[in-house]
Amino acid sequence: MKDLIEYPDADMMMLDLANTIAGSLEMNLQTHETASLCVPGGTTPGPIFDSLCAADLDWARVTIMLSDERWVPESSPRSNTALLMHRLCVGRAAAAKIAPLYMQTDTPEDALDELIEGLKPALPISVLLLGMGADMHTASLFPGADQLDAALRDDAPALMAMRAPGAPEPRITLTAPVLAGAMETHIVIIGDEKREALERAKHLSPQAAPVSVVLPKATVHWAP
Ligand SMILES: O=C(O)[C@H](O)[C@@H](O)[C@H](O)[C@H](O)COP(=O)(O)O
Repeated sequence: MKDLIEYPDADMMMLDLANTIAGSLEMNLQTHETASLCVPGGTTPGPIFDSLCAADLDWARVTIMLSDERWVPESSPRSNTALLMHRLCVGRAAAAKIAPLYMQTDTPEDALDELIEGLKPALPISVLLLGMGADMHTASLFPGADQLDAALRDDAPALMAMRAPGAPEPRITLTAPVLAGAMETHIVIIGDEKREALERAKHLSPQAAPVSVVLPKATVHWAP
């Protein structure tokens, strides 16, 4: 990995990371007309979003997208889109464009083509924030997932549907080439279990530890 930053506590990490991301977006907007920000769902990033949404940026030039989504409607407590809309795309950040990762179709496969078209103008990702599971998955690239091998290929489409034993519903996920192609990558993890998983991931194949595809370029942010 590029760097590992250890924080004394999670609150401090979330604030600091929100500032880092806002600073990177600002830098990008100084030299480019537009910038893109990709963020994870799950239980970790909410407090980062709470600070980041207030950043003084020209948000109208920023496109925000998720790294992955569970195939559930926005009314579900498991919807990452709902988390994004309620915690990040509010306040100043409400002016940002959104490249959606969900449509109301029965399966993610039915929506793939249209969602990929919507993402393309925002690629490559300017600033990528990812979470990680203790099983070393990131985005919805889970060890043992049905389409993992295809999603790890250099020529994978930007988005793929994914079903995995560790995931209760079908998922849609950015694939390895899109994640690895981001201009700047941050991974946020809390606790000893994930820290140990991260250390293991360094020595494992992407099939066993999918997070390893982004590790070489990633700054990892860790708090106990
Ligand atoms: O939709 C998701 O679940 C995520 O995008 C996923 O990749 C997440 O980042 C990790 O599973 C960590 O999740 P926690 O932050 O909840 O531990």
